[in-house]
Amino acid sequence: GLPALAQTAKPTVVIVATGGTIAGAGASALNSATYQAAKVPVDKLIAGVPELASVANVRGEQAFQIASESFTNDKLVTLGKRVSALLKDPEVSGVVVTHGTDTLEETAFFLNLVIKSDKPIVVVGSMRPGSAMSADGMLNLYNAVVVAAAPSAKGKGVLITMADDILPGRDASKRVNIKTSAFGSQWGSLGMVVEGKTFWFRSLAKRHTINSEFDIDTIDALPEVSIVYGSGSMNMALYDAAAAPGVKAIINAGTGNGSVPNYAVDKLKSIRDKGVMVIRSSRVADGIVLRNAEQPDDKYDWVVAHDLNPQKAKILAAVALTKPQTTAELQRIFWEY
Ligand SMILES: NC(=O)C[C@H](N)C(=O)O
Repeated sequence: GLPALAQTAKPTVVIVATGGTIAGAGASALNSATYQAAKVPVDKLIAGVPELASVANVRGEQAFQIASESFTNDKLVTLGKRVSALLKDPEVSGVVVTHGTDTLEETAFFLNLVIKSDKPIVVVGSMRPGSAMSADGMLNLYNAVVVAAAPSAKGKGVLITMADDILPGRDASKRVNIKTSAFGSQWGSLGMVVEGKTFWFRSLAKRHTINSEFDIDTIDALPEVSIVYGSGSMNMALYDAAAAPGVKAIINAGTGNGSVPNYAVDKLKSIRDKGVMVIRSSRVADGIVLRNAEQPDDKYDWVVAHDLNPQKAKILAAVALTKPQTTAELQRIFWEY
């Protein structure tokens, strides 16, 4: 065995497990899509990848055991506070969060906005349960621990390791279902992990973690934000439900460049008049929504989500609106993060 000094010199990485398919189990090796998520406890996940021990001193914590479609704002806040506390421990070099892939993009962006640490935070999932042929969770988890233990990953914002890529938690999203290459960003990946080594090619230009004005240690709840999905022939009652009392913002997942039907404009104006923020995003996965293009945002006092998809915009709006914000301040936040 290694001398004791070499053992203790290894970085310590904590795996905070929340469930998902990476902790899933199916009836047979053929069940790649039909299985139960959130079954396998974190210690068993770690034991399933003995190679982790050569990368870091790894220990696990079971935060939740849920499929990620069942994540709530309360769970985000609980998880964020725990990750923040772990990273304050000088013994901890980095944190890995195992997570279902369905809302992994929301959690990764949330942590990217609110954790005041430059230590690596890696969110990871899998598309196939560990019981399936060509299960992807083992390698994704191994890569996550490699990145969380890597000094080169410091200060890069919250990262996602899926299918060999190192992706930015800010703008990577689930773009393909079923397939293991599920995650991508229109701005590309930041790098790759191959055979336990990290290779970096880009960095994030937006504010995050240590340079964020938001801090999970001062956030105890997130306000409610609704998304209304744009289409032809929209039902205006959806807007009324979306703007129910207590809702602080509506993300309009508009068509095209965040366009709004002529018969919906007065509805959205009246919602804004009631004090609810109106934020124009798009149902189109890529591109950016420009201010005062398609709709006169200055005149209506609306905000544009820039390149953020509706679910990312929902997270940023919820975090931003934990503090009072004018429309101009909220728009500034959407440019900067
Ligand atoms: N691949 C997955 O993890 C999907 C699962 N429904 C989840 O998000 O928990």
